[in-house]
Amino acid sequence: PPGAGPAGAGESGAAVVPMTLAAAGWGPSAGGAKTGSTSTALAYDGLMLRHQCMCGSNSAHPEHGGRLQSIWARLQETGAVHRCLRLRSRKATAEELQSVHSDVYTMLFGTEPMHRPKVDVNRFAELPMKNFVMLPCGGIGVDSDTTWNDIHTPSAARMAAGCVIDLAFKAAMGEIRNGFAIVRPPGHHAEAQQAMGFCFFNSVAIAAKQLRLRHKLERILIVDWDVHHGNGTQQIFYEDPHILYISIHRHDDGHFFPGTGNPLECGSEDGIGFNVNIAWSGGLNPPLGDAEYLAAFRALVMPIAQDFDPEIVLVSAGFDAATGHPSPLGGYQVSAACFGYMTRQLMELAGGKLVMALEGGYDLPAICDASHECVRALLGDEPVPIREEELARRPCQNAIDSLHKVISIQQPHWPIIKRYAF
Ligand SMILES: CN1CCC(CNC(=O)c2cccc(-c3noc(C(F)(F)F)n3)c2)(c2nc(-c3ccccc3)cs2)CC1
Ligand SMILES: [Zn+2]
Ligand SMILES: [Zn+2]
Repeated sequence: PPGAGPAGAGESGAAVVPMTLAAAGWGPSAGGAKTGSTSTALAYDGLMLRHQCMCGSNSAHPEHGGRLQSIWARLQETGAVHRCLRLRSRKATAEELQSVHSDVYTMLFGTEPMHRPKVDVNRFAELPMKNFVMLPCGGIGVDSDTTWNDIHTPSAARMAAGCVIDLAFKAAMGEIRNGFAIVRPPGHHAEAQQAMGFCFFNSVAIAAKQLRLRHKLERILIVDWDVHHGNGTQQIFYEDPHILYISIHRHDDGHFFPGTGNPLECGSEDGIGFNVNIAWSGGLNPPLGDAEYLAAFRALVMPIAQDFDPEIVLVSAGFDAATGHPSPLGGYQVSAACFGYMTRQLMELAGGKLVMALEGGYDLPAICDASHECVRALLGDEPVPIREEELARRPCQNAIDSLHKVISIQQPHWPIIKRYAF
């Protein structure tokens, strides 16, 4: 009827319809959750399940969509999904991807065949990678692990990056308190111009770079507890003092994939001291567990992080250091409770602005337990206690030696850290 105007229209007729959660970019399940800066948001999209080898076999390729489906199902059946906001997911734009990766690389891995613009092929010569390889399974890939699906991989990889970017933006803006991105393919091995280790676009690095460019943040902390070193993330920010990269990873003096991540790698140029590699060595005698990761957090991660005083914390949350990952993949025995504890520790930084992104991990019960404990921590739930014997256990000698080595290397850059009398 005339004059009705939009609901709640003031005399000026301007719509003062309260911003609905939907209009603000939130999905349907947001209604049941707290809103704004007290809420935890989850990012997940079925599009990321379609990235799979043309051979269609999950047994040959452990980095499969079932990883995400299992985690999502666990978060649903535990009720966690309904206590969180659901981010409306979107693919990263070419411009966002190109803030980290080169334009040719972005075109190669970020466009479906139909939309691939004609680019003169000899520009691809710039890329270190010459071509795709035929895999024994009949599929193709960048290497024997990093399988490529010409139709589905570009959109899955762009969706993963888009999810992490938007959670990071909303946390930086205070629209959410924290978030967890249940994403694949993983990203932390992807370098500016090199896909590898199941990774194409470095989602966490792109989100950090976008926070710098679009939100002018000055100090961003990236903590990477995936059992593998994030060679890509390190390379991308190696000269950048605004992004502190702290990685805890199995290194074994370079004999564990990807081989980078030596504690002597501290950054370069203005970035010296803003790259911290907590590199475990000594193989699996004994396998490392909660006691070692708690010691690393107490002696190095938290003192350095507090001194850096980040405005936001991003976590490359791989769970392949968890129990259930045999040696070639991980070989360690970190518990789900310990991942929850490390999450709570990082929540004490940056006013609680914390965004986590799934990287590695493939034992389904293990990554479901760990993801659930991390989301419970983000929601402020009571922690599941770490086992008494782990809390009481002195870290193994190999780990003590590794920590002492990192402390002596990083001490000049971070005087706050001191040699613990282990
Ligand atoms: C068939 N064969 C079976 C053994 C194999 C061993 N993998 C590795 O040694 C390996 C090598 C390079 C990178 C990674 C890796 N793990 O997590 C990540 C990630 F990027 F953080 F996600 N990268 C792992 C497995 N890979 C996984 C795997 C699962 C999930 C994500 C990535 C790898 C399980 S077993 C390689 C494939
Ligand atoms: Zn295959
Ligand atoms: Zn890994």
